[in-house]
Amino acid sequence: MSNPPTEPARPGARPGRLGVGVVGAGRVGAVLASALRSVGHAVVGATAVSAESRDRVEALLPGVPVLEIEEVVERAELVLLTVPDDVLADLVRGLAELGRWQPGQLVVHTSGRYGTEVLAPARAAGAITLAIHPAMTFTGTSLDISRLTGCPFAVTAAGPVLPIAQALVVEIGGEPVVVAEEDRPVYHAALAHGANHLVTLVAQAERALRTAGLDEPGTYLAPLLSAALDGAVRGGEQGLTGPVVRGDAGTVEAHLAALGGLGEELADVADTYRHLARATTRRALATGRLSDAPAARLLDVLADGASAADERAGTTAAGAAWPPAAAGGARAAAATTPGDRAGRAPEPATPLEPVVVRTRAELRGALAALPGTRALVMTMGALHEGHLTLVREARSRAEHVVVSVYVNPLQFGPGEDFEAYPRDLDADVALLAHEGVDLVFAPSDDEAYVAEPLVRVDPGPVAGVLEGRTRPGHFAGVLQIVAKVLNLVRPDVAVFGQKDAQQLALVRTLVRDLDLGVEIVGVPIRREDDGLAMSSRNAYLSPGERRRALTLSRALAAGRDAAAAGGTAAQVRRVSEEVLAAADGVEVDYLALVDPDTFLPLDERATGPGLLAVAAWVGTTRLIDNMTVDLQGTRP
Ligand SMILES: Nc1ncnc2c1ncn2[C@@H]1O[C@H](COP(=O)(O)OP(=O)(O)OP(=O)(O)O)[C@@H](O)[C@H]1O
Ligand SMILES: CC(C)(CO)[C@@H](O)C(=O)[O-]
Ligand code: BAL
Repeated sequence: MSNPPTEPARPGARPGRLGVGVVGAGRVGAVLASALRSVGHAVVGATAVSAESRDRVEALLPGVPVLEIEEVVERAELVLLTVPDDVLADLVRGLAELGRWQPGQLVVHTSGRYGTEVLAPARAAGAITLAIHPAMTFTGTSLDISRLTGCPFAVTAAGPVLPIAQALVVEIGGEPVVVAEEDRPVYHAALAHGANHLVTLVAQAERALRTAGLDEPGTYLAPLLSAALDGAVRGGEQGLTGPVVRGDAGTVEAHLAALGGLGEELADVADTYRHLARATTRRALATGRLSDAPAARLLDVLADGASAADERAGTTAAGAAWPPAAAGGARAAAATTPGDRAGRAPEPATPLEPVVVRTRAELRGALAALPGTRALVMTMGALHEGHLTLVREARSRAEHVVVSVYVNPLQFGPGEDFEAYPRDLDADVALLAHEGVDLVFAPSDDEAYVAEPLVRVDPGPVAGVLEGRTRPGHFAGVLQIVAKVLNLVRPDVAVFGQKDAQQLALVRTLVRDLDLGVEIVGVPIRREDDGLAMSSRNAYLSPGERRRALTLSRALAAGRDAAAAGGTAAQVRRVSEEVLAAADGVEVDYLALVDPDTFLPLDERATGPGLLAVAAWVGTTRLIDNMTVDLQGTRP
């Protein structure tokens, strides 16, 4: 092993630079050390047992001496332990027994599985112990350096030294995320399950495609898998498509038969398919994408001898008990109503697909087959739980539910996201099928549906403030289409979300001023668990932006709390503004405290209900949110 002298300090390096020693110059070690070096730290030595590791040191850490472990540890102010998980504990203990750890030395490992307890022997000798784990896969080449920019790193360390771990990650361009010591095993298992098992899954799909005669299965699969991955990461399970979520047990059965016939060599594919389809069914059931009867049929098809009884008897890992408490509930009852749905024969066990119509003529025909009261929900598609809450409200108020899905060009201004707005009618219809929706009106783009109307709705002064100020013409476009769809569908009730509070107020005014004879019902904002208002546009957010987007609801909640504590209108506004101002990467369009009916600003002496509304860009995505506040006017 060569043993050249320690790397000399490079001119221009920052005063706070550290001497970094790398124990285990595998892919991760070499790349992280190279990144630390590029921000001014000195790499004082690396261990490299295999020829590949030595080559890597030469390529990524030129000039860095390859040394024995003990010497690396002796020279380094920061020891980077990038060894396999299974040897980490013994290595740290062994070096402690040899008395190699030094007080004040930074000892950092990059294992996902462990927090800092595995470094306890080093800590006992006075070292500062940190665990950082990049959620990234590395090739061990210089290409990896750019992957560190924006890469999330799990950091675990005792409170007082946590900032050191965070600072190290930030220095090399990563985004630190604190993970508690006890959460590390699950954290790491989740990453391995997602990233590593995905590789196995893709390889299985490729092997099966080859037997179907596709010579380049990877190329064939790539666009579909990229789209599915993107949808899953951005939209979660709501983006699920395919036979399971459609309740198509016949297709799943045919798949199992086809894969089962591929022979011994591909037996693992059929086996994995069965397991994952079962898990998918249970998740679709738990998240309301699938109702009980089709789920039962799927699980029957998917049960192999041994697990059939478990499937029916047990509580699943997803927490969905089988049979579900709601078995035979409202949806099943609706599905068995004789003469239900546009004259179709009842199909007791299948989720009833809504009738989808694309033209005004088809709509008229389908409505004629729906006698009784009807409720309308207007949407622009890319449906989420917020929309489904509206649909459920609609169902509770009328015998039939009609949902419109249309990305209305009249309400988008130049430079807005009309083109980019997410569109997936199949997925929307699949969701609506599970909500008992009768009819979906999705005007096709080629029907000259809204083009150049000569008579236009004038929304009046409320359309000139807040949303209307930033989006001139927006509310004229909204009311034009709302009036048109109300006239076409002629519902008894139309349901709108409070998320678009100004829109809801204007729709009420439209209906009142033009005597449209429909009851307008508002539904409270549906939020994610962390408070973010659900919106189709949330799908545009990167993980970092998704975190920053929380600032909106936090700012509103702070204002609401200030009002509840007796704050004046000005105090409420100030508290919210402070939360917004403290956030990076959130560009506020407006924050306003207004009268919920007139949308005029509230003056200082106002008491009673107010609407605190915000709009902001997070990256390039414009989000809106609002909360009602109750001004007590008790605090001077
Ligand atoms: N989180 C939510 N809670 C309650 N209602 C909602 C929510 N999100 C949307 N709605 C309502 O659903 C209806 C259709 O809205 P739209 O299709 O524009 O959805 P969106 O998610 O608000 O999309 P966007 O990203 O365009 O704001 C509107 O009445 C809207 O107020
Ligand atoms: C009401 C609406 C469907 C009109 O296009 C739209 O503004 C929306 O989705 O809120
Ligand atoms: N949810 C309102 C529709 C729009 O932003 O255009």
